[in-house]
Amino acid sequence: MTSVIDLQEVSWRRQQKTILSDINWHVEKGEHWAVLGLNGSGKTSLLNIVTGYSWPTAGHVRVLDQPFGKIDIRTLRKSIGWVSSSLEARIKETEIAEDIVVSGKYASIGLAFEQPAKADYARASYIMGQLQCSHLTGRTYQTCSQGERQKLLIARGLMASPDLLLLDESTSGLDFIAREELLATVQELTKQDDAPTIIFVTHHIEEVLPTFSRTLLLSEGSVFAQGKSREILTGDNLTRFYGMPVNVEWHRERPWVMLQD
Ligand SMILES: Nc1ncnc2c1ncn2[C@@H]1O[C@H](COP(=O)(O)OP(=O)(O)OP(=O)(O)O)[C@@H](O)[C@H]1O
Repeated sequence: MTSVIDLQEVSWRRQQKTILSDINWHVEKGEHWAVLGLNGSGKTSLLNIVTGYSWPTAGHVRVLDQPFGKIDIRTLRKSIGWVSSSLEARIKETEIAEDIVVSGKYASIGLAFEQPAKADYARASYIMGQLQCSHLTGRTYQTCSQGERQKLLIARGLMASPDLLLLDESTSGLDFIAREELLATVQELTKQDDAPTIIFVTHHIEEVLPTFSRTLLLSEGSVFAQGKSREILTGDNLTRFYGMPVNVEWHRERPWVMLQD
């Protein structure tokens, strides 16, 4: 499998409104992408198409080399981890950290109907170690900070060894230090041999980590630009993208955007 996501001329309409328009997007194995766009530009709608929760009005979708329309999407979803604010909201406050991680094996919320084995907890413990959140073992969700919760949810997303991991605004609500810690964890994660392809959705240019060699800029439901992050995230491109004069400076291999004087 070399093609992870392949969207061809995908459009999605709802209530007489075109929300995604003519999207062509190809993600290869070994690439990690950042997806950037303003509020309402269609980022979450795009992820809904990739996970088969929304069906395109036009166009063709293949994910992990599986053509939609000819496959069982529920089976495919077992190979996709998805961390989003809607998942976060569904986790019970009383849930224990390692149970949250283990539940990722079943794509369930809670473990009321599941019977995890010792090996599942061993794997959860290993992943929590990878994400530097082993110290949360035994803690309830309600006692975890926002940054710790995000790490647990990413660990949960990794539990089923997905080929594709979608991180939708994982840094929202984090302070400067917690955000940098989480970003460092994501950067490290992509260095692992068995790392899934990561699609990292964000509003913030400076979160385009060195590992995100490719970037997709979405604007009003259309692809504004896509390709190598270094070529896409230029002052000229972003000035047109935001409709506001900005400069971009690369620092520690990350782009930082500033308003022009
Ligand atoms: N099911 C739906 N029916 C009607 N409109 C929808 C539906 N889902 C999304 N939209 C609209 O599509 C547009 C794109 O929404 P989407 O949530 O994909 O944007 P986004 O880029 O993820 O936004 P944000 O950054 O604010 O989370 C918005 O105008 C939204 O109101």
